[in-house]
Amino acid sequence: MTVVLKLGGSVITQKDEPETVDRAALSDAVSAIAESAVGDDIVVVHGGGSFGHHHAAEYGVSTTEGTHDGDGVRAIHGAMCRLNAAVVEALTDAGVPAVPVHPFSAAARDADGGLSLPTAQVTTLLGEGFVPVLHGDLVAHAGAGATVLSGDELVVELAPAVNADRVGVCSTVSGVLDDDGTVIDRIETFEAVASALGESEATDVSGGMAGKVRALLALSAPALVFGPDALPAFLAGESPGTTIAGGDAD
Ligand SMILES: Nc1ncnc2c1ncn2[C@@H]1O[C@H](COP(=O)(O)OP(=O)(O)OP(=O)(O)O)[C@@H](O)[C@H]1O
Ligand SMILES: C=C(C)CCOP(=O)(O)O
Repeated sequence: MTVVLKLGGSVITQKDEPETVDRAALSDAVSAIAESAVGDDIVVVHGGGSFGHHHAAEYGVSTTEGTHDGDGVRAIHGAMCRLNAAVVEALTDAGVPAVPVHPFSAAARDADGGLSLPTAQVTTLLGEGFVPVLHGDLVAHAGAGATVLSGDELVVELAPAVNADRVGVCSTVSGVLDDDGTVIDRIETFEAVASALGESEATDVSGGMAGKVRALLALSAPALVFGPDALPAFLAGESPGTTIAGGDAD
């Protein structure tokens, strides 16, 4: 069984404190991964939290607004590499054979925003017993310089590439919430939930929950959105939180 898991940046960092890892939350997430029966058949993606989003907001960069400022590119990508190093180190310390994979070095968007992301390095690393750890990043964007590539977009690209059986997105909320704050069990179309979906409460240049749901609906396999407490259950094969099923699959 192959799993693609995104750890939300808002989970593993203190999102309102620039470049601050939430050590307790990262340690809990890492323990859940290290102790699960999934073993090394997992690709981990993490988001930006207070590493990527603050710098991206400072330079006015989002998934659609690009920059040609080299200082901005180095600041945003550099911060994401520092967070990635912290995640890889925590996983390594817990006995997980984690290795870093940096999307900025490999991916590109065309002038229409179409993403091309090579994945042979990820599938090969996985086959060789490593746990690839990717992260939200910047991406070269024809006509726009460099734009933000969200971890959610990476999940959508990676899941079919590695033939994922299960796709999980661990965020700070226990699922996608309806207008009354109740976790929605299943989402099949964006329109059905659009009114309840907002941006992130913290600085976030990739669209918060609305961006996440829109991205995950593009997957043919169902994806689960759940909170940190439910990570062990997800890794044990349960289906906590909200199931986002935009494709043909159940
Ligand atoms: N209807 C909704 N249901 C759940 N969360 C919502 C909803 N509308 C807005 N949100 C916000 O979306 C946030 C989740 O999106 P966010 O992009 O911050 O998560 P993340 O992926 O964990 O972090 P990051 O983008 O840094 O990786 C929630 O913390 C909440 O503030
Ligand atoms: C802000 C940057 C650079 C990464 C965004 O990734 P996300 O937190 O998964 O949306």
